[in-house]
Amino acid sequence: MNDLGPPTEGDPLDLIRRDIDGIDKTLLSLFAQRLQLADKLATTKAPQGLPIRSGREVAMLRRLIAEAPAPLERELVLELWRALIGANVRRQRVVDVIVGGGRADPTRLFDVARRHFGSRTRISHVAEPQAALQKAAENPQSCVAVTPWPAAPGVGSWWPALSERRFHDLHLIAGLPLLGPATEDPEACVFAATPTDQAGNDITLLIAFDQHHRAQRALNEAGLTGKEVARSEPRVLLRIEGFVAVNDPRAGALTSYGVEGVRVLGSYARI
Ligand SMILES: O=C(O)C(=O)C[C@]1(C(=O)O)C=C[C@@H](O)C=C1
Repeated sequence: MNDLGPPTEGDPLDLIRRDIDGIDKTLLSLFAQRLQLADKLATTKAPQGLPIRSGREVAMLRRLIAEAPAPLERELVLELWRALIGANVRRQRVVDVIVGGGRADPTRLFDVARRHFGSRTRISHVAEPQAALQKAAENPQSCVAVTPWPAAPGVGSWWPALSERRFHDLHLIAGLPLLGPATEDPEACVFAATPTDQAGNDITLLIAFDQHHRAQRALNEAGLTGKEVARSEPRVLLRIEGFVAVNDPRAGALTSYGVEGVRVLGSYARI
């Protein structure tokens, strides 16, 4: 059968395509309605600051994946909604993404960022994670930084820079890719000058000065479940189960057990 000619009356191919056209029309109208809500969100949310709410994104994507009927696979749900979320964010505010580092495989890091932020987001690459963080710190309302996962092998020991004063307004807001087992480290971090919001089953990262190796005991004493994931004397990077807010008294309590300069970097959750 030649399916390239003009459609004929009752042609089964033509009937299927008409169904597709009808569905596309409905989708177009729904996509437009979803995007119109971005305008309402933009005026309801705080006027300053980034429109990204990673916790809300993760909670929503988890629900959508759980509810998706067959034959929709979770990867497709994620891909479609990342595009919708990206469009929604863009309508609220144009956000630039700066990918920094990824020595062993910078294209992989770029790819992870592209999949998350969508094909129309402006993404640039700088050689070092600190340079990406610097851009995000200098442009708190319009820039986010994507860095390699700090404890990953072969990425260089860049993470101690996170205890520097110039980065104190930046928070870890996501671990990428979103899809992945909670027990496995993500490949990349997203840092932004916006508070981390909770999604459920979150993981928090803390940085501290721990020259006497008291961190593990201090965590136990403060009632936090966690462990050391990287060390660059005297700094230590700690991974905590659950959400710990920047001003959580449990983080502050670590100082009374001999760990100094504790900073909650932020949290992430996976799908
Ligand atoms: O819920 C919001 O605050 C939105 O801006 C909407 C939306 C979405 O498209 O669903 C977009 C960006 C946020 O990161 C989270 C969700």
